[in-house]
Amino acid sequence: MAPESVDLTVRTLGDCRIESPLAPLLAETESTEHYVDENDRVLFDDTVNMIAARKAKLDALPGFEPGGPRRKIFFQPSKTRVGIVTCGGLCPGLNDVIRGLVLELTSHYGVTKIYGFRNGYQGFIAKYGHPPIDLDAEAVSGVNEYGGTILGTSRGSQDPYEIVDCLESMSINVLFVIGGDGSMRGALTIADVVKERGLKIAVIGVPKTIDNDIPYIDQSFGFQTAFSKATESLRSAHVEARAVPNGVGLVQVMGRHSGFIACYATLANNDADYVLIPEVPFQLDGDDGFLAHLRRRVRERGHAVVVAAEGAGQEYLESGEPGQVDQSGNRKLKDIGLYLRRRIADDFAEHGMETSLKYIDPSYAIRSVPANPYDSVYCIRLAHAAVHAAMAGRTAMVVGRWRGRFVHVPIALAISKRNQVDPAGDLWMSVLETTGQPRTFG
Ligand SMILES: Nc1ncnc2c1ncn2[C@@H]1O[C@H](COP(=O)(O)OP(=O)(O)OP(=O)(O)O)[C@@H](O)[C@H]1O
Ligand SMILES: O=P(O)(O)OC[C@H]1O[C@](O)(CO)[C@@H](O)[C@@H]1O
Ligand SMILES: [Mg+2]
Repeated sequence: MAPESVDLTVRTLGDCRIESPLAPLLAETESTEHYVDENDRVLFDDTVNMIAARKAKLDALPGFEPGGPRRKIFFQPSKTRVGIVTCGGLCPGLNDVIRGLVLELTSHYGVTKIYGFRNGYQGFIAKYGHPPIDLDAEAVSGVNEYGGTILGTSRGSQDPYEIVDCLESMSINVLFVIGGDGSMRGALTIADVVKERGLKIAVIGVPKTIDNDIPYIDQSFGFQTAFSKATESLRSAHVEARAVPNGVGLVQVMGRHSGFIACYATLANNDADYVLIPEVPFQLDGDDGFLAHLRRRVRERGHAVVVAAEGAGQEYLESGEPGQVDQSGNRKLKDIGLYLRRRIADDFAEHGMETSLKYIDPSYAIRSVPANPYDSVYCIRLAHAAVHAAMAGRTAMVVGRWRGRFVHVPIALAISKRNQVDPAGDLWMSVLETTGQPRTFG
């Protein structure tokens, strides 16, 4: 396959001429197996075949700018005014990121003016009546113990010109946007208006999504907590299914367009027999279809557990009318879990098989919880990387981890496609190995 062509160049507001307060900490840094020096690059490709396919000299190989503190920075910390906003759906770790940003800015850079804009992009628009709040170490003390976001969030579009009017009127120099793909699209439009007006405002994204659907980052924060929480439902479904004759446990988990939560939760407890995800279409009916397969499995083994991502099998639910969308324009999905529950029950009845089907949908319970320790670590490190990037005048970029290293990813790249489970890739192969389900139904 031809190598992907990607533009990894990160926009900057200007030259960095100010000595960073963190410079002494950097005196002995160099590229190691754990760290990448600021003058180095993190290679985009990581296999010999991928690199060979580029047919490029070493210094022409594509690479990301590494995250981390710079010796020289762009903004004078004592004069820097910062804004933070959280947008889109909830995700474990939002409060960890807010706290991480505030503490890094105040304790290490000496920034004193930080505003929290409330309820997503609405917080910049006066008519909504949500004035910003002051953020300092005390305001964020202990907030990481709680799920949700202390700033509130919202969906729905707001005019980027009005948002930049607000930033200008408050003399904000740096804006951190913590949100999903839609929020990052919004952040890019803000950065573009800033550029159009010739302003020097850095716009830095910290991508969040429990669905793990942001590309060019190894994993999004909150995803690990969310799938860990989902494993509790899978465990319950398994216990219920095993306790009765011909028991079927059916679990629906979030995942609009990407089935990562379903796959990882399945691999985590290794009890599911079928995983249905949006990336892999499946046939329900017929001898090789999912329903017949499930019936055979229950007949042979006495029970079965089925995990469905909410975006799976939507083709069975289209009614022919144009789909409904939420305030942000995201397509509202129909309920595949309830549909499967009915179809499985009907199918067993038609074939004269007794069954007891237990349906579990943990829904928001997997994303409204506090981050687990792994995600908390990840959040704080992303927050640090975001502050370092902003103070060094980077803009229109998100922080992420690529091949295990913290990097700067241009927003344009981070919204250029959706991260999805590759049906030909090793994750889906692991799912097939774990469940024993066939590669395709029908
Ligand atoms: N193309 C776009 N241009 C400008 N703003 C956008 C765009 N798409 C979404 N937004 C704005 O970003 C905010 C969040 O978007 P959205 O509701 O889609 O959530 P998200 O950030 O994708 O998070 P989630 O992970 O919950 O989907 C909303 O205020 C929305 O209007
Ligand atoms: O009901 P809300 O808040 O629009 O969010 C639902 C969606 O958000 C997500 O969790 C992504 O954050 C999807 O998996 C889910 O469909
Ligand atoms: Mg989204």
